[in-house]
Amino acid sequence: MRLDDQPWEGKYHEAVERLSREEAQWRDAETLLRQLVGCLTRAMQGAHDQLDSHIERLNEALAGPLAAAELGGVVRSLSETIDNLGARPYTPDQRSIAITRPRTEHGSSVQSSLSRLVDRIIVLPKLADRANDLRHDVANAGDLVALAACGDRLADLINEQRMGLQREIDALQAVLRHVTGRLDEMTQYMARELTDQATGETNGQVLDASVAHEIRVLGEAALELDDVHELRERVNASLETITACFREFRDREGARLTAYRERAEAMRLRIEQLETERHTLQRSLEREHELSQTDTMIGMPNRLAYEKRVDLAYQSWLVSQRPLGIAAIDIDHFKSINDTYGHTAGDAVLRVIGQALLKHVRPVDFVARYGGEEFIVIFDGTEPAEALQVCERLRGKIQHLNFHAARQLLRVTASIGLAHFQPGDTPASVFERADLALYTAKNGGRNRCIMG
Ligand SMILES: Nc1nc2c(ncn2[C@@H]2O[C@H](COP(=O)(O)OP(=O)(O)OP(=O)(O)O)[C@@H](O)[C@H]2O)c(=O)[nH]1
Repeated sequence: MRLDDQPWEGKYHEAVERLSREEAQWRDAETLLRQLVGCLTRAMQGAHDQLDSHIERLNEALAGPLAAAELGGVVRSLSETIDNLGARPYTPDQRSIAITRPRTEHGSSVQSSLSRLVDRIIVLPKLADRANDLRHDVANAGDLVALAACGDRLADLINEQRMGLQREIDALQAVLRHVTGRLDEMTQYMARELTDQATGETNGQVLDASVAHEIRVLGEAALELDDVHELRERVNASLETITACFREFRDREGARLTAYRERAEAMRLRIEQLETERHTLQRSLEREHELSQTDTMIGMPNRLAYEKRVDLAYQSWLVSQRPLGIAAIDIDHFKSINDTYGHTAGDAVLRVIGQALLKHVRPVDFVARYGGEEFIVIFDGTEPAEALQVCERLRGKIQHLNFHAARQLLRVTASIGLAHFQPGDTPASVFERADLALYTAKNGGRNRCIMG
């Protein structure tokens, strides 16, 4: 469904839901980060006597709820100690070599966990460049000190993301309060108009009663009085009373009408203002919605967009049982492209491949960047054999793309795992099968498609 077609309240709720979902993802990321720091500290434990006490304090600080000020102090004193150790000349009996020597086994597992963590998180669009730089720096980190610094930056990024999300939630709540305030105003306006209408009716009734009274008095006088002059005076007096009643009624109604017009005009302006605000909010929600589901580096749908899309496809598959498949596409030996030609070249390769996939999938298929060097395609309504043919075609297109790096022609290949929904499946179970098929393709020599 296009965003335009949804009622405005629906968009608001969708935005709140999205924020809550992202907040939950960040909570997961925070948990992973805690585990990662635990990993890092285990790797560093025993590296140097001076470090052990700091590591202990860090672990204690991480065991409870995160207090940024306390944690900041611990991290600073740990960094200073590491800097001091790094500045000292190396002596063979110093165990500090464990910190600065080339990557240890622990180190590489920390690096790959950190790498996976950075790949998994979906950041707010404005933090995308920072996340990208961090991904590169994690991949290039040569030792545990550099990895620890990346861990610090990831923690900062997560904090900023959480604050950014909180800001968005606050802004949405402020809008909701504002709209509720306006609705209250309208309700009060309607109540006032109803009271006013009742006042108008009472005024009319008072006039009716006064006129009826005068006519009755006049009728009685006509029966009682024989003198024509006296009768004429009574008639004149009654007419004056009735005229005064009408004048009074007209004045009261005139004032009521003027006040009503002023209120109606003020309300019209309020409604106009509210409409303008609604438009502005709608545009910004639509933009946020689009950005939150776009991989800005490549300019294609991201994992969040995939998750929403596959969920919709899954819901309709449950009803229709039309064939539905998922293909996981992973670039082969991508790390060595980064290592040999640099991350900027790696980014360019990802962009070209992403664009090629967008260009060559059929209009009925949906393609997204799942994360890192992995893409994903949803085949909705396509039989497995036909989807496999499309995968083969995509694999061929990637293989024949020409890349030029360091004045050399570079060929890139990709492996693809395909799986279709079967009774009892969920998007997660099918993704798992596609991923398994992808690893079979990798183990089988890469540059191939395997059906899971
Ligand atoms: N340049 C660049 N590199 C990225 C990006 N995202 C992930 N990577 C890197 O992609 C690499 C993936 O490496 P691996 O998971 O070891 O996989 P591989 O080298 O492709 O090997 P196989 O998948 O087994 O063929 C890691 O070095 C990541 O840092 C990105 O946005 N830009």
